[in-house]
Amino acid sequence: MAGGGGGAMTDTTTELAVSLSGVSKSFGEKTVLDGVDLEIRRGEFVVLLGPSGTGKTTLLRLLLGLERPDTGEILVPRQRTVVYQEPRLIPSKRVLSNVVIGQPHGRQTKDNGRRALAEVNLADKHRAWPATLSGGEAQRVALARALVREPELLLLDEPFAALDALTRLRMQDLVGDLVAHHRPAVLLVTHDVDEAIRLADRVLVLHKGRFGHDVVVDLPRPRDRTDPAALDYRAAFLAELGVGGVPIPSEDTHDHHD
Ligand SMILES: Nc1ncnc2c1ncn2[C@@H]1O[C@H](COP(=O)(O)OP(=O)(O)OP(=O)(O)O)[C@@H](O)[C@H]1O
Repeated sequence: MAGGGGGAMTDTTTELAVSLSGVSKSFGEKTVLDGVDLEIRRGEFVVLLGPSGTGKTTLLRLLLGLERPDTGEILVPRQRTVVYQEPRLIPSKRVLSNVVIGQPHGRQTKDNGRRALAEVNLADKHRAWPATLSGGEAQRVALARALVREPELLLLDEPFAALDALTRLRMQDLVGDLVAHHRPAVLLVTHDVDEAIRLADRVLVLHKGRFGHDVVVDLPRPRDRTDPAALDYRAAFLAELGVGGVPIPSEDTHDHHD
């Protein structure tokens, strides 16, 4: 574990993959995170929603150990990995080499890499060059590269944002399936409310350096995008993000429109 303040884990927290307490981070005069607390359990899928510039990426960078908090304590597992909006593949390496980059050389590693590629439905692309892949395929390679490390914590920084709408939906479904199978703790950063409802066990909204509502998405899995119950969550999250100006028609107002 990487610790911000050296606190030890106790028996009551062994289920926790991530624990942040009282974490603050400022850049110059600007306070980006203001005493944030966050816990993510093993196997839990947490989505972080928030307007642009509210500190979502800063939070991920703290969890990755790329930034240090000004105050507070951060406990994260050593096995953690991130998928970004861009796949960040090395163009001069074939797909399989990209997947297993940084791993010890050998047959076991190659087998693991091929298995991870099969899991993202790219078994036949192991010898392909990154330049020959579609955007969705390249992002699936990035996902395989993350999964092959069997992370206890998977950080997803708007991983579908650059994809076309249909590919994005397919990728969401794939990530949902893979996470259900591997059960890492997940923190997904997104602006996409529907994506949050599709994938999250719990949604946090970051606003002015603090989390607003901590909403458990209590819908059956696999999630049905057309489930009317999802609309209530949609309205709530959009309102929280300040773009929920359109009320959902209720049963009694319906007749007036007929
Ligand atoms: N290294 C840095 N130095 C100075 N300011 C920074 C630094 N990193 C982030 N900031 C500032 O902190 C604030 C939060 O940035 P951050 O990238 O975490 O937001 P975000 O929620 O991820 O935004 P977006 O959704 O647009 O990616 C911004 O005002 C940004 O300019």
